[in-house]
Amino acid sequence: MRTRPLKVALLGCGVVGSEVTRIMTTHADDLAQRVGAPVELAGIAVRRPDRVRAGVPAELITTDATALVKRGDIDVVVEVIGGIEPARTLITTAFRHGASVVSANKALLAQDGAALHAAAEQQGVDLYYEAAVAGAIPLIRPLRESMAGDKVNRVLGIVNGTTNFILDRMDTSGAGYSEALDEATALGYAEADPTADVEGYDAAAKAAILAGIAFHTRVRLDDVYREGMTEVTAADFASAKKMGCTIKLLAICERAADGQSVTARVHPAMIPLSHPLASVREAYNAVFVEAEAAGQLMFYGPGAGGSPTASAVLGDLVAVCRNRLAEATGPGESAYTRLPVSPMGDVVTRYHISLDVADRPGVLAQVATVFAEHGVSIDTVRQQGKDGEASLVVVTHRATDAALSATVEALRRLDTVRGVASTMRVEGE
Ligand SMILES: NC(=O)c1ccc[n+]([C@@H]2O[C@H](COP(=O)([O-])OP(=O)(O)OC[C@H]3O[C@@H](n4cnc5c(N)ncnc54)[C@H](O)[C@@H]3O)[C@@H](O)[C@H]2O)c1
Ligand SMILES: N[C@@H](CCO)C(=O)O
Ligand code: NA
Repeated sequence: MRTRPLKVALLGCGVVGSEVTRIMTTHADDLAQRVGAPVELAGIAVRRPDRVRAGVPAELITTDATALVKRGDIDVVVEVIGGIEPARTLITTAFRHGASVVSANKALLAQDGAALHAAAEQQGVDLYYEAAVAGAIPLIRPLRESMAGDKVNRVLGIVNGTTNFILDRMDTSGAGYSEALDEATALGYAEADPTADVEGYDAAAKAAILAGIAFHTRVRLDDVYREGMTEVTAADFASAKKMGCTIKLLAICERAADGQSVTARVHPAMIPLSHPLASVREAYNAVFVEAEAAGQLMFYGPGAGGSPTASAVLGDLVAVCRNRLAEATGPGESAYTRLPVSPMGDVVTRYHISLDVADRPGVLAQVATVFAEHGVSIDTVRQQGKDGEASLVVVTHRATDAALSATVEALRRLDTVRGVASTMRVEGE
């Protein structure tokens, strides 16, 4: 074993960074054996140096992250600050000074992944980010490496722990949205600004990263259709239950049937209770990958939290350290297919539509005509009357999202439709 250590600079010592420090310190001997050289924590950049951090060596703490990444003797920079700046500049500065980078920063990777990969390649260093998608679950590396010989057609799953935690609490214990969000934040699952979680930006960033790797193309955050889960109500859960379903925030990346384009989207959806994703509880994540030769694979595990995320960071750290000892780099960006990303309107899905209508003869026929005029076929209709008013729940067969949303707009314009109480896509059948 080499005696000269590989030096690691840690940027950020919050929920994830403090766990990275703990594991690096307590497992130092094992890490050295696995890498083939000691792995030394050479500096930790923080914003608040006075904060008490149990088990973190005080002499390593600095507030000057820029000076740390410019030292020149750093082999690997671990970026767990989050956000776009200063993380992006620190990472590119680290590359310029010869360091490889391990990051958990999905927001940055989804926005600037291509440029960061190019910068790493130019300097002959690594950029690894297993922790950025689905926490502890190995997903980036399996897609990039284990499945490099197959053709992935679909990636579908739950990739945000915070929202899954909230939806699970709302479904199983009838908890309120804010109460469940506070709990998820206290457990270290939520982003610094939880809007990123509940409005679907975090899941959309992960979808962009997954789609890019799965389909060997470039997909940016802006290419991903996004709806958050803030408007999911107890009434939606009640409606889902009547259909034998629950509600999950899903990320879905698909290659079009003709293979000429891809789509990526994040939105709440009803899924049957019999589907494996329905039983994904708390902050767990689960992702299905469908590939031509392999068939369907399912990846499941803790999707958020300090310790699970640190596990993925440490896995990358060991891989990158091994590469440095071998004077090699791992696989970089693969975007040779250059497939266009189609708009949401082209996606084929099903809708669950809940309408408040007048309870009088001919209303059902009028509603059915609107569906027919848009070429949307109805699967089931359920009507419940109350004092001259009725609630009508329609579940469609598969149609394009453009046709389905045009149907909803036309329904809104009917005099006999008092309102569209909710619209939700149905997936997983
Ligand atoms: N918490 C999770 O479950 C989880 C899971 C996967 C990925 N991530 C990602 O990991 C990263 C970190 O997340 P976290 O939950 O640890 O966040 P956090 O807010 O707990 O930690 C970030 C830390 O970085 C520090 N910081 C900010 N600017 C700094 C600067 N310029 N120099 C030094 N330190 C600075 C902050 O003070 C804070 O302590 C984010 O990119 C997040 O998206 C988090
Ligand atoms: N805030 C993210 C952290 C893991 O990426 C989540 O809840 O999934
Ligand atoms: Na992961």
